Amino acid sequence: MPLHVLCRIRNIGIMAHIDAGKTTTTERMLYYSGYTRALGDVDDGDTVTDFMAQERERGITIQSAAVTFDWKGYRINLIDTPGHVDFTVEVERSLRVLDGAVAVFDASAGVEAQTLTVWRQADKHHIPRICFLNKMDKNGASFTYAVDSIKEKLKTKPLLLQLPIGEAKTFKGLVDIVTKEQIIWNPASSLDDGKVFEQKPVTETDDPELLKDVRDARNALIEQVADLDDEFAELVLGNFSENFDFLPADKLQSAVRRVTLAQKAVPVFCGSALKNKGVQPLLDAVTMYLPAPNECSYDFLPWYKDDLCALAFKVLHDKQRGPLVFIRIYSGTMKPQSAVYNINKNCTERMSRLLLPFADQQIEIPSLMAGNIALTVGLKQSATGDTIVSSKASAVAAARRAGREVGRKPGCNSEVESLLLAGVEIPEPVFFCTIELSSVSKQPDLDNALNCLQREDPSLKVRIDPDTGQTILCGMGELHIEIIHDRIKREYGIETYLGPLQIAYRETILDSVQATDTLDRTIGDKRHLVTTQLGVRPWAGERSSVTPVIEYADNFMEPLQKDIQEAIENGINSSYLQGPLLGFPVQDIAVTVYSMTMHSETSLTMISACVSRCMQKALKKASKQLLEPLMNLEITVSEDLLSAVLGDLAQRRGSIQEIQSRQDNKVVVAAVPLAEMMGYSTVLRSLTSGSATFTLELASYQAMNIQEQNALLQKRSGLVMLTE
Ligand SMILES: Nc1nc2c(ncn2[C@@H]2O[C@H](COP(=O)(O)OP(=O)(O)OP(=O)(O)O)[C@@H](O)[C@H]2O)c(=O)[nH]1
Repeated sequence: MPLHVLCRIRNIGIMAHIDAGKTTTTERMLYYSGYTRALGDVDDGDTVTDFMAQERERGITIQSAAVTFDWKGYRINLIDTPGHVDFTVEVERSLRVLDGAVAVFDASAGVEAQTLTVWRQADKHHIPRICFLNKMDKNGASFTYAVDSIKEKLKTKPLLLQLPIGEAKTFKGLVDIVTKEQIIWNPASSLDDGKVFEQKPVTETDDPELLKDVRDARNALIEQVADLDDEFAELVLGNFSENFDFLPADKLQSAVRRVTLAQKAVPVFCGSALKNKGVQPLLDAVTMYLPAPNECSYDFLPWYKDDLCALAFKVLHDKQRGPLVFIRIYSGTMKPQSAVYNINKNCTERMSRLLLPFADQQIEIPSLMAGNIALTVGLKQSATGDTIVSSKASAVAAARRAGREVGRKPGCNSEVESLLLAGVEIPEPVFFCTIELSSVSKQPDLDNALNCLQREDPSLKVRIDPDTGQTILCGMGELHIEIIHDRIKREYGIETYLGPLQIAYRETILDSVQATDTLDRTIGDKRHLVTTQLGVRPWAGERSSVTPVIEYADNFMEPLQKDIQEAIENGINSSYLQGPLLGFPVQDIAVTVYSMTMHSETSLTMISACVSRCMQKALKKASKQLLEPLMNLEITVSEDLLSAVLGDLAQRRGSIQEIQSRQDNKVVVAAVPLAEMMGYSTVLRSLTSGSATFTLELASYQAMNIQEQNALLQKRSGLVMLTE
């Protein structure tokens, strides 16, 4: 793609605490750029980006939607990010595909908890940011307070590029510190949609006081930027040390851009999206200070040269067109009516159409080049997080280049695969519950709905309880499962009931045992007779795994026919999913199949059934152990609140691994059983007045001690008795 075009693309996200106004801000952006003709209002539930029914009703953004629009010759691809901690995967997923972000704040509240979490995630992904202090019209709005809170809580250097004119009820416009121009929105405009505003230099005669404030702010800004950028410091000291007034605006803008891209500071802007003030200058700031795709570096780009490499970052289901897959193209060109290769699924798929998601319309396009975001129609296998390339050969070539590349850096070999796939790491779901239908006849519809939902959201897993045949939903948290439940009803029209939310435990065995089983059944005129002997033992391999290691005794049924081997392994695989203690999957076991004799008419299904029964017998005989999910917990907290947080962790069977210092904050790295973390966000919020944030991810499964195990078994058997 020609560089001059690439330079004019901005892939940006809007991130914020719930209710800070990111949806309203997005709507205004679409309106001013001409993509919507009416102003959407979150409170009336008619916005473009919050399109899922629950979002409209609850007024929160759940799924990130991508929207494309043009602003003054720039193509802006805007990815909305959700604000709830249960949707961290959504946030991480969108952070991967964007190059810069706008953090939206409520100017009366300053930095709030969720902004902290997303801010830290953006730090992790090295995403340059600008800040927008929204709601300047609101009672209690304070520019100074919000800026101080950004400085203190986000430990960053805010660069004030604007000052508000008025605050709360008196808010009417702003001053651009760089150009020393004031922008006043015209209250006399008949429509009052904010399209009309007056822009003129601040002058001594008009407003000497304002001019003084602007000069002071500009001088402070210049000094601040000079401290962060040597090139600019040289320029300032060389030519303008006597009087900063003569320093050209474009020189200051370029320096602010450099420090923003280097993430040394964040420019701050202000306005009121709801009252239609400040959004156009914010759009200018997006194009001016946030990076173009060619200014971001990606490890994997050289591996693909100019071949196609794209990441599927979102899947939506459209009743007419089937799955719509949002993709970000990193290199090469994508064309409709072409075959593409999905590395994760190891399959070739045909894409029928390529669309740009312009506001609520999708526009068909003949091709799209690197740096862009688009919607594809026709990809039936691709799911969120998959890497898409032009062909298998291209993937192989890229892998070869990656091997060479990584080979040069010792110790990176094991990462080749994950880097090549460039996907989003999906944490293991740790919560589950049953989902039931009021009428069995709807089961195929429910299966279809769950299939679609899983492709959209890889953090949702669905399984069937082999005993009861019940469908089980596994997810990341309570809200996550609740939203899925809601969507099944609204989008697929299926009424379902959820069982109580439970933790996903695992089981294992502590000793080696053997078992023999015979199945003898006559169906019609066929006799199915099979006897098998197998042994199970604890597997102390490197990685804990729910897939058992399967071995065959020497001389076992030589030559072993492929279909029989498959039947045996199906039998084994179906049985370890349900452990003997509480029916949780069994992990870290090895199975040896010693012998099998059978009547010639025995079907493969019967072989599987016999092996499965024999496995269950063996597992029952062994000494058993329950394993519980152990979570990696990372809490970022200010030093003065550290002891309160540590005191609380001690009561949660938490083991502190490390306490790091990050700027003025402390980062506590600990391992805590999930069972102790229920409702932790509320506890942490009240312990630290909402100033601390945490992330939680599955570390491993660890053995429970005998008292805890017994307590759990008792509780569960109590439950069984109660429900029976
Ligand atoms: N006073 C005032 N209210 C605003 C402004 N912008 C948004 N709001 C209101 O704040 C509430 C939340 O706005 P949204 O745009 O839905 O905020 P959001 O950040 O998208 O919220 P989530 O999607 O829930 O994360 C709504 O009632 C808006 O009308 C503003 O500039 N001033």
